[in-house]
Amino acid sequence: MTDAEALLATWEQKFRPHPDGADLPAHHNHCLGCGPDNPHGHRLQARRHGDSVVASHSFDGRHVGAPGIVHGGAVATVIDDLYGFLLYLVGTPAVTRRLTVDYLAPVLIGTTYRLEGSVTSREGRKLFVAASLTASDGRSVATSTAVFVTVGVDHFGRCGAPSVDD
Ligand SMILES: CCCCCCCCCCCC(=O)SCCNC(=O)CCNC(=O)[C@H](O)C(C)(C)COP(=O)(O)OP(=O)(O)OC[C@H]1O[C@@H](n2cnc3c(N)ncnc32)[C@H](O)[C@@H]1OP(=O)(O)O
Repeated sequence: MTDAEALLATWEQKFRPHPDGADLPAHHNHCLGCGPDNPHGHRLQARRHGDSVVASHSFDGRHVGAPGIVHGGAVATVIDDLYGFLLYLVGTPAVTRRLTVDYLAPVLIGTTYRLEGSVTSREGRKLFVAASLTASDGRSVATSTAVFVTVGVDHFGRCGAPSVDD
């Protein structure tokens, strides 16, 4: 089995039922959003919360844009990755076709936020999803919607990808 085939096999195993409250597995160890072995990554950890996924997350100095404020692209990365965890609950791989983020207030370095994402509707191959980033006082600092399009696991194999170890 090639490295790519081994990685795709681990992904297939992740699309199984996860109990409510369960921590969800990283997409792979080097994923920019959640991989524990990516030195540039966000190491997002998400869990199932009913039909949603939730995470508690803080950004660090690697993610700064304007002084003290998290770069908008970093916020979008983490939200996009949160949606990637939602796919485990949906039970099918999919890829981001469209991602929007409304930045409602500065996201601050070193501050913990709550992320929550859920599927709002499904039409054929399209998954319409939404997410929010909320401060500890309940203020919403960013909201997002996205369209994911379901693909077979072979999509990732065709992309040639995984030059990673799992
Ligand atoms: C294994 C575990 C991994 C799990 C994932 C783990 C990693 C998670 C990480 C976060 C997620 C990512 O970063 S994912 C990586 C970034 N994204 C990508 O690389 C995607 C690049 N784009 C593509 O590969 C392609 O465009 C696809 C596969 C998305 C779609 O191509 P296609 O298969 O030719 O499909 P296409 O006909 O164009 O569109 C499909 C349907 O969507 C509709 N559609 C298209 N665009 C839109 C849109 N903006 N808004 C509404 N609807 C739209 C079309 O009208 C059509 O509807 P209808 O006519 O069928 O009704």
